[in-house]
Amino acid sequence: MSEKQTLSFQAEVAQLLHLVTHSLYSNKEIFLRELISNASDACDKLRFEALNDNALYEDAPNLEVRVAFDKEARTLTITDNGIGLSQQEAIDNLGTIAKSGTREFMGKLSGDQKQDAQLIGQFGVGFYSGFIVADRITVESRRAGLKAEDGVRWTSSGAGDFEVETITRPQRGTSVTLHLREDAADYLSTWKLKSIIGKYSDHISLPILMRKEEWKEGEDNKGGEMVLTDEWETVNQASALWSRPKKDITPEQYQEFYKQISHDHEAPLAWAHNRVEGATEYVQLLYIPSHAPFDLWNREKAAGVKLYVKRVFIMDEAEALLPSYLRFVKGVIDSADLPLNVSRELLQESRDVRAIREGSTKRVLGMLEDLAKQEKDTAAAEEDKAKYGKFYAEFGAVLKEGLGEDFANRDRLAKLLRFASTTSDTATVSLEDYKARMKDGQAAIYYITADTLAAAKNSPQLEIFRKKGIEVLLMTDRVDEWALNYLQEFDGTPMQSVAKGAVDLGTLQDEAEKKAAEEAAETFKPVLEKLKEALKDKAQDVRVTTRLVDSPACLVVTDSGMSMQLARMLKQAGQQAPEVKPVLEVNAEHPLVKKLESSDHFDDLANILFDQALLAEGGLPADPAAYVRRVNSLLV
Ligand SMILES: Nc1ncnc2c1ncn2[C@@H]1O[C@H](COP(=O)(O)OP(=O)(O)OP(=O)(O)O)[C@@H](O)[C@H]1O
Repeated sequence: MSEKQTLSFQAEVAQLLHLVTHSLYSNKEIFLRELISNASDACDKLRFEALNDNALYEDAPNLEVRVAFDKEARTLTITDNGIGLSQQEAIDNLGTIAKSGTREFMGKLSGDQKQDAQLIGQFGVGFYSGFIVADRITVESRRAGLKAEDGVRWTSSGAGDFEVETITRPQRGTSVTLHLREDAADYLSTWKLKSIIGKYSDHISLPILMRKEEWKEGEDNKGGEMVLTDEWETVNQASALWSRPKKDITPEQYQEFYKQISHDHEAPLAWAHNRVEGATEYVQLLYIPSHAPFDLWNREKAAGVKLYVKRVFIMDEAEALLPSYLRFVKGVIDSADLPLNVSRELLQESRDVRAIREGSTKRVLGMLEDLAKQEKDTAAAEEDKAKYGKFYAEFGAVLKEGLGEDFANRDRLAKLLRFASTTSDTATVSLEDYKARMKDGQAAIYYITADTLAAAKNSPQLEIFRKKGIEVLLMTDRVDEWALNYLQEFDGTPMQSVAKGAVDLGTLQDEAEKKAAEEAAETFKPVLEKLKEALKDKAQDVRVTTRLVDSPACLVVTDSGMSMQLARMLKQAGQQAPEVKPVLEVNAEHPLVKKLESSDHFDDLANILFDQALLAEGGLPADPAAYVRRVNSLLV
């Protein structure tokens, strides 16, 4: 390519550009953070590629970023000597949105959301943020390893298209020149740029250089001014934040670093920074975000932890470093032991990685336990007390996946769980709280699963528990059913679904009640037999129960059976679910049930009883039309 070519942006880029320039206007200065971050990434990439090919360093082994401006021309230039771009890479990377997640996300945003700077910020608007302050951007670059004549110039005014042409560029790396808009001229100031770099880019591990300024007296006693010299000075700390001693890092710096790596505008709820020594040595800096990203439920989604080896960036999204149920954690792990050329496949098998994973998991659980402790600490500030609740509302359901995924930490995880219950509509009841409130003689932790809180609360199965004042946990997360399979007991007390098996309230039921129930069952026997016969295709069994107070009937499954709720969920998800034949339990004291014996419509009533029990727990009759017909035949 020698001719100038004009190419169009991918449609999504044009869209993103529009969003960026219209939504991020209130926080313009972030463009510098984004461009410096790209420059630093480009240097990381060079260092990484050079591990296998030292010649890529050419004659410039010291990686750095330079920020310079020209007041007259009203330009600001960010230069790095990193990996650079080939012509094709410039076309591909600066004309499209490479990250498929971002592209997909953009498509999903509604009109209103598109104005939401926070949402957009999650994606790191990256290079295109330059257009917040510039009406034209020129990128000149040469990829490491290519000849000087194979440089590229890319220019665009951020409208529909961009131009590319071949240039000769002796020095490796990339210069991004922003032709600033008139109203962005205040960025042409050493002081201003230094303060932005200090705020956002201090921790970048490369030196960021700017030309030194000097005071120059004015001639003929006219006022003097600061003028630029030819000498360059480093204006950031230039050491990776996590490699500094904890005591030298302020909370603001930790928070700023978090925002940088997570693209999150909100401060994190907590963080932990540790140097782990021993058989495996590493530094961990892990954060718990205060809100969930839009794609939290995608288990394939990128993990949030970056891997470094001895301060050299190795990879983003190293999923081997934390179990999947902690995929919301963001941060950095810097290992002293792993080889620099470690691959994703190798990570899976490495003993060091296993140690890091175990250590980091423990650390995250520790952070969560601390937050949970604060919740109950009367001396804690209101804001701190609220943190665990905030965490749980965002990530509680993901944490539950850990019950099935991380057996070694199951007990610690179980203590971190919170549920709604018959005493609390919000998920604030811990299993420990529940146990502390158990009635004398109560032998199990009772729970019910349902699609919604209302369905759970109004379930007929709860009637006897309500009457006896026994608390029942109400579970409405989709993951509950699955997770509960892995939590058979808590601290020695079995977990018991109130929709499974016969209720045995043990010593909570007095002798008179038990006796009355047995007698009722005896006199009711002939009706039971008829019911079993009438419902033999639907119900595995029919029996008299004491768990109902106001309702005529309910459905339960046997102790070992799959719950109806789980079977429904599997079906909805298009998976094969075994046919669950429930047990119909009837309340022999209920007028409708009493009426059965003498009714001419026994068969209809029996079926209605069954279908209504199904409806009451959020299911649907297998043949809804038949149900309607039966009810109507009784109504007329
Ligand atoms: N200074 C640079 N040197 C080399 N390549 C660059 C440079 N700046 C940008 N690029 C290339 O352009 C691509 C797009 O950059 P952009 O900032 O839009 O997204 P990103 O850096 O991939 O994402 P994010 O900003 O969210 O980390 C980068 O992935 C990189 O390949």
